Amino acid sequence: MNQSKEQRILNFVLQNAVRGDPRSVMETIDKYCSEKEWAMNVGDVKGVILDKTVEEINPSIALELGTYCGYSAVRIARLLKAGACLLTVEFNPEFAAIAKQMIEFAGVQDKVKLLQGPSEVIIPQLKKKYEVDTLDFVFLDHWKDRYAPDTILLQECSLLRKGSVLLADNIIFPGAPEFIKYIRNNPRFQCSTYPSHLEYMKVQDAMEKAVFLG
Ligand SMILES: O=C(NCCCOCn1ccc2cnccc21)c1cc(-c2ccc(F)cc2)cc(O)c1O
Ligand SMILES: [Mg+2]
Repeated sequence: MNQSKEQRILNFVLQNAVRGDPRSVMETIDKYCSEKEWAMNVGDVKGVILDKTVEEINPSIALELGTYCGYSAVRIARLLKAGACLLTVEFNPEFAAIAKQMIEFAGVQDKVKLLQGPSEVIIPQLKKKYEVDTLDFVFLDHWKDRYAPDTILLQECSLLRKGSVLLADNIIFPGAPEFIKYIRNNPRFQCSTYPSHLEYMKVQDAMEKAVFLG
C-alpha cells in the first residue's frame, strides 16, 4: 500500500532531522514541504507570528485545534516554560499517529498531550476529563467553518478567562469568513490582524488574534 504524503514527511524528518531538536524538526519539515510536497503546516513565515504570540503570552496551558503532522505543536511546545502544557486536538487518526511520532522525535512529548477526536466532543471534556481550568492560549487551525462555533463552545464551557488569547490561521486563504464576522463584531473580543502569506506559497494569507475581554 503506497505511503501517504504525511508518512513521507515524517520519514524525511526521521532520516534528516536531529532527534530531540525541535528547531531541526521544524526546518526539515519546511524544507521538505517547500522543495518536494506542499503540506498545510503553518510554516516558517506565519510560524514567526505564532512564535511571537506564544512568547508574549508565555502560556501555562495552551490548546491547539488541528495538529496535522505536529509541526505547530513542536513549534509551540519548544517555547513553553517548565510545567506548561499544550493540548492538541486532531480529528484524523492517521494524522494523529504521524504527529505523535513527530512530537516524540522532537523531544517535546512531556509538554504535549495529543487528543484524537472532533473538537465539539473534546472541548466539553477539557475541564472534567483533562483537568483544565481556563485556557491561556488557543491556536485555531482546524476546519475553518468550526472556528466560530468552537469559539462559542469554548465560552459556553467557561474555558476562557479575561486575557485568554485566540490566534486563528488561514483567515484569508482558505478563509474563515463566519469566524471573522463573529469575532470582529463581538464586544467581548479585542481583535488584530496579522497579514502574511500562505505556507510555502506567494499567496496572501493572514492570522487573526482575538483577546477575550471577559
Ligand atoms: O484545512 C486546513 N486545515 C484543517 C485540516 C483539517 O482539520 C480537521 N480537524 C483537525 C482537528 C479537528 C478537530 N475537530 C474537527 C476537525 C478537526 C488548511 C488548509 C489549507 C489549504 C491552503 C490552500 C489550499 F489550496 C488547500 C488547503 C491551509 C491551511 O493552513 C490549513 O490549516
Ligand atoms: Mg492552517
